[in-house]
Amino acid sequence: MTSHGTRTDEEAEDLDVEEALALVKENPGPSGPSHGDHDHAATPAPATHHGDHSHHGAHGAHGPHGAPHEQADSHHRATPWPEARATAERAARAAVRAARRAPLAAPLDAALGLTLAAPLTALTDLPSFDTSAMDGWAVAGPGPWTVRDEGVLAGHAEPAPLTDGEAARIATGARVPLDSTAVLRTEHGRTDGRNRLQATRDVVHGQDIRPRGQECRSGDQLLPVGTLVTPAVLGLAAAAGYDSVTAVPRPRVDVLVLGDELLTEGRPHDGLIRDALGPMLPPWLRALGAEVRAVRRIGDDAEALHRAVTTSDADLVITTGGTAAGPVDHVHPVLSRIGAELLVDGVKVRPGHPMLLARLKDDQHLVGLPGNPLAAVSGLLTLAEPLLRTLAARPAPEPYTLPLRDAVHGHPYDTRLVPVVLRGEGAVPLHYNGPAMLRGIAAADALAVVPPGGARPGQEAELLDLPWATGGIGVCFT
Ligand SMILES: Nc1nc2c(c(=O)[nH]1)N[C@H]1C(S)=C(S)[C@@H](COP(=O)(O)OP(=O)(O)OC[C@H]3O[C@@H](n4cnc5c(N)ncnc54)[C@H](O)[C@@H]3O)O[C@H]1N2
Ligand code: MOO
Repeated sequence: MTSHGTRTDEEAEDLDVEEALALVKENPGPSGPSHGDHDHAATPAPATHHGDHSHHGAHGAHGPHGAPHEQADSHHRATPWPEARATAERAARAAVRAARRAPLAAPLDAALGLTLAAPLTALTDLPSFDTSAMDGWAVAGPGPWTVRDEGVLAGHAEPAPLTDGEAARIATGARVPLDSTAVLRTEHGRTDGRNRLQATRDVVHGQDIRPRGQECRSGDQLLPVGTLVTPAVLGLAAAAGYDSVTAVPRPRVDVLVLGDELLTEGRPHDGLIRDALGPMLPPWLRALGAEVRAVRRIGDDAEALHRAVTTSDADLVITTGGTAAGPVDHVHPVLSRIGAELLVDGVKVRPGHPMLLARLKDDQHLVGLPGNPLAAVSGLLTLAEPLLRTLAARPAPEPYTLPLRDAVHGHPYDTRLVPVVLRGEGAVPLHYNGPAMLRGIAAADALAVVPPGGARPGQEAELLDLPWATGGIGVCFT
């Protein structure tokens, strides 16, 4: 939860999404202190290289497909990793300006994970009546008191006022009778057989009465625009009288899964493999704030891809596979056919360097994730996360670093994202981190950002939390 300053009711009244975005704390920059520290580039790559299979195509120079000069060109075009994230965020800001999607009234049971587009202003005093904080007796004046026959329960009819010297049994949360001077807890009073109540310790005026308006007055601002709706926010909104909250709409995402080799059930056979991305991406995207509308399997069919992209009205189209230069890699040709503008065409990151970001329309983008599953995760966190976060007006996570327990082999020029588990005060790199592997990430708490040249044991690395490992809203997978 982040506070983003306060606004008055009048200012908030016709607040649109763009303004909501402007109030969300500026991203301090996707790279943390450890990234872009050029000293790292000069660090010799540590010798240990457990289970690291990321050298597949690592230098981008002479792959099995494509002429060497094409590969050299594509490496030249590749965007540095921090810049790619910043470009994705900028693209989303421009899309928000272009689309001006109206804030929505989200019922409380559908609002988790959204961002407030209007301040949460109390619709009532809280508490809305003088309330007993304890089970015991409401008393008037100094004791001893005569206990009246009728007690007061929470949610029941308004009790008659007390007269001086009178007491009434009262339950926690019940309305305190008018002219009560205190509530005496059950354990601090004694009654005799004739309904006479005696305090067993001093009674302070007003004790254990929660006066009306103690927490807020009707009209007070409880939370500013830009606040992430957490379970606690839902509770507060309900307490303050809301049935729905005014929120930034979720960005809509269509997922297009490419590849003729993909099976949707059973074991891999005859050169066919299971689609790992169809099941993985939708819940992950939802954790990033998106509404996933369609997951479509397109095969390696350029026409079908063209049709799916041009008929989508999602804010973001995500494709998987087909980003490289192979004979059935249709993403680039389709983008150029429809005149899309490539904002990012390759990123200096391993795995995932063929990832791309294109502008389809002023308010519609496409993120092309590479087909290798860990490369797809890399693209998801590099391009889709900043884009969706900005469209959803969520605050950027605070960058943080931890020391790496072990050395991590580096790429000579590119950033590496390496699955790690967080143990004590440090991050332990996991071994199964090859681009086609999910074994490491499935056991991981975070991805470590390893600068070009690698990292020594004990070296601080920026960490990207995974939604299920953070204590944040991501765990809710709304
Ligand atoms: N000549 C070159 N070839 C390749 C390069 C290169 O630079 N030059 N880069 C390699 C890298 S790195 C990656 S990553 C991949 C990216 O490939 P694509 O995005 O075109 O993806 P595909 O070729 O369609 O698939 C790659 C790989 O991933 C498997 N795959 C695809 N979709 C899924 C899915 N939904 N679930 C599980 N696995 C999937 C697919 O079967 C392939 O094995 O290109 C390299 N080639
Ligand atoms: O190294 Mo690729 O970008 O397999 O991910």
